[in-house]
Amino acid sequence: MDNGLVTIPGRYIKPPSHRAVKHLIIPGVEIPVIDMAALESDREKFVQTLCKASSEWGIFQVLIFLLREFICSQLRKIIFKIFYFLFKEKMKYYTEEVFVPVRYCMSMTPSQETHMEWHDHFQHYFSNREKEHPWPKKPACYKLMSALSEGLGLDSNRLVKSFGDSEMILRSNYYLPCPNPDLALGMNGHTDSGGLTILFEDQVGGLQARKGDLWYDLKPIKNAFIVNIADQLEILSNGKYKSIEHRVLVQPDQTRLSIVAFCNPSRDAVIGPLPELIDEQNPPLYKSTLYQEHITNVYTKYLDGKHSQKLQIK
Ligand SMILES: O=C(O)CCC(=O)C(=O)O
Ligand SMILES: [Fe+2]
Repeated sequence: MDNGLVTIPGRYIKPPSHRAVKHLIIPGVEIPVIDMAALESDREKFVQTLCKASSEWGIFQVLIFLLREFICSQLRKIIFKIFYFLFKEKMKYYTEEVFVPVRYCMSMTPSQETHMEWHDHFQHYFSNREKEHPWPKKPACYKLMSALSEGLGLDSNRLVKSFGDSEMILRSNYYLPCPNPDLALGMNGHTDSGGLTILFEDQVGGLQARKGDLWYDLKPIKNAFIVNIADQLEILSNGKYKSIEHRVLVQPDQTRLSIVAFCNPSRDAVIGPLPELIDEQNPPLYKSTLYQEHITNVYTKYLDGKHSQKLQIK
C-alpha cells in the first residue's frame, strides 16, 4: 500500500461466490450490551442477561470503563507502532504455526490458501505448560465464565474447571485500506475454535455476524468490548450457548485495528457436553473430543470459510 498499489494482488481477490453480497447485509445492528458493573449490583439479572445474549446471539458488547480507557490511550498506539516496523523486522517472527510464543503472518495460512484474507496479524500464545510464556491460572474471562456457568444452572467454577489449565492467544489484526474492498474480505466467515473471545475494535467498523442467510453489520460502540462464544463453550453447554459465525469487511480509505483475546481450554482437555446438562429430554448434541483434535478440524474448515467442523462431529 505504501508503494501506491491501485488494485489488489490476484491472491487477495475472492471468487464471486465468496464475496460479501450487499442485499444480504443488515446495516448498523446493535447487539446486546452488558454492563460489567451489574455483576456486583444485581448478579442474578446480570446472569440472566448474559445467558439470553449467549443463547440468542452468541455475541454481545461488554462495558468495562476503566480498562477501555487504558486500551484506547496506550495499547492501540503501541500495537500500531509494531505494525509500522520495517517489513524485514516483522518477518523475523513470520510463521504459520499457531502454538508458538510469537507469530507474525498475513491472512491465516498463506501457503494453503488460494484466496488470502486482507489483513496482517501478530499473535502471542500463552500457556502454563510453556515455561517461557506462562499465563496466570485464572483465565482472563473468569468473571464471564463464572456467570455463564451459573446461567446453565451449575456451580460458578464448573466451566473454568472443564477448561483445565486454560490457555490464551492474544492477537492483533491489522486491516489496511483496500483499493478493491468489494473483491476482498478482511477475514473469512468463521466461528472461533476456542472457549470465549474478547475483542476490542476501533471505530472503523466492518465486523459482521451471521444469523441464517443474513449478515448483521455490527456497529462499533464506544467504551465496549465485543465478546463472543466460541466452539468449545457451545459444545460444553450442549448447544445452549451459540458459537456465532463472523467475518470482517475492509474499507477503501481506513485502517482498522482489532485486538483479540482468545480464552481457550487446555489443549489436553477432553471437551464434551457437561454430563449435568444431559438427560432424556436433552441428549448430547456433540461427541466428546480432545480439544487439540478439535482445533485441527476447525482450523481446516476455517480456511474454507465455511461452517466449522463441530456440526460434523454430532
Ligand atoms: O477483527 C475483528 O473484528 C475480528 C477478528 C476475528 O474474528 C478473529 O481474529 O478471530
Ligand atoms: Fe473470530
